[in-house]
Amino acid sequence: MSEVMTIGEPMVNLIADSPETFMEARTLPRQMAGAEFNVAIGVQRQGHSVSYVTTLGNDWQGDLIVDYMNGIGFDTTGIRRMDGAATGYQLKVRSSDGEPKVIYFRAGSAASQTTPDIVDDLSFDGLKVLHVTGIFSALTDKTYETVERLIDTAKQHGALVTFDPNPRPTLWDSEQSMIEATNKLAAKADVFMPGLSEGRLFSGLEDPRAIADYYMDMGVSKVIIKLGAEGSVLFERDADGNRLETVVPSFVVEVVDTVGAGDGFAAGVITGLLEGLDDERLLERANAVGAIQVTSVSDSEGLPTTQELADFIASTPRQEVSL
Ligand SMILES: Nc1ncnc2c1ncn2[C@@H]1O[C@H](COP(=O)(O)OP(=O)(O)OP(=O)(O)O)[C@@H](O)[C@H]1O
Ligand SMILES: O=C(O)C(=O)C[C@H](O)[C@H](O)CO
Repeated sequence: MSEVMTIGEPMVNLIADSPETFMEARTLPRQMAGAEFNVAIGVQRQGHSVSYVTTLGNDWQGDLIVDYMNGIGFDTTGIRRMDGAATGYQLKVRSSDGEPKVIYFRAGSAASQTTPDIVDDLSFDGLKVLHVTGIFSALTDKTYETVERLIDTAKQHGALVTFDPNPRPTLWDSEQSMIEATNKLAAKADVFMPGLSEGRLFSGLEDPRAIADYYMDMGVSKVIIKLGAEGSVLFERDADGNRLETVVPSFVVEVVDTVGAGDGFAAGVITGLLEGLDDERLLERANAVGAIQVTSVSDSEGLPTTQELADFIASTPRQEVSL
């Protein structure tokens, strides 16, 4: 079976062909989106097998997504199809500041109607890493329960759990419920990887070291904090309980579109864990995939193969980073 499993809401992504406004755009080339989908692509490009779990509508978007995933070799046996609900999609328009505008069409989508019993049909044999995010968990109470059941089951089968909070405040009832629910999932994860501002929001603490302690006290083994263009830092504890930290700079690149940097980063962390990289190399790889991701307008098409990643790491200058 696959080394990595994830659950999410994959969407068709229509990207306006002209910068700045949907009004100017004459055509909207079709791609795929979805944070967990981007991570899955990044993992697969590094030569690791992926199982993708979700619910899709019986519509052309669902067919397109399943065909695409089958075509690139994902295990799609964990995908359910349903009548009466559509597969979500999104519109995206570029912006000169690198922060594109995205409009979602996903309310009541098939993915949002996933129920926890989807977990009972899955095979966990040989699974090494389960990757989950705060996006799929935010869709409904049922998707939240599904993520909880998936985490518990994957852990019972000896898999590591990586968790990217990916806050989407509009998908939650309130900021407080987002914070509480996200922290409850974080406590179940082995690896928690917020951006610094996300870590501050979820813990209520300012200092990266205090944020790391907050989550390690809950039982998280590795807290990896993303520092944007500067790079990232990994915290863990030694056998005596002392906090260890590894800070690694990212790479100097030209930013085209910042969306999906965190997803590329997560793919780097997951594949680094699978390959037993030490903390320094793990963050170097994660930073590299995140940096490559911001140079592409697509949410996933720019993600590197093993060779592209090695060439990038060998030839790209580093940023300055400090904590
Ligand atoms: N402009 C950049 N230059 C170099 N590396 C970058 C840049 N932006 C991001 N990265 C790399 O990607 C990682 C993740 O980016 P970021 O901190 O923006 O994540 P995020 O907040 O989860 O993003 P998002 O949720 O938008 O995907 C960073 O820690 C860094 O290693
Ligand atoms: O918000 C979502 O559900 C997405 O997954 C859409 C984007 O592809 C994602 O935000 C990239 O991180």
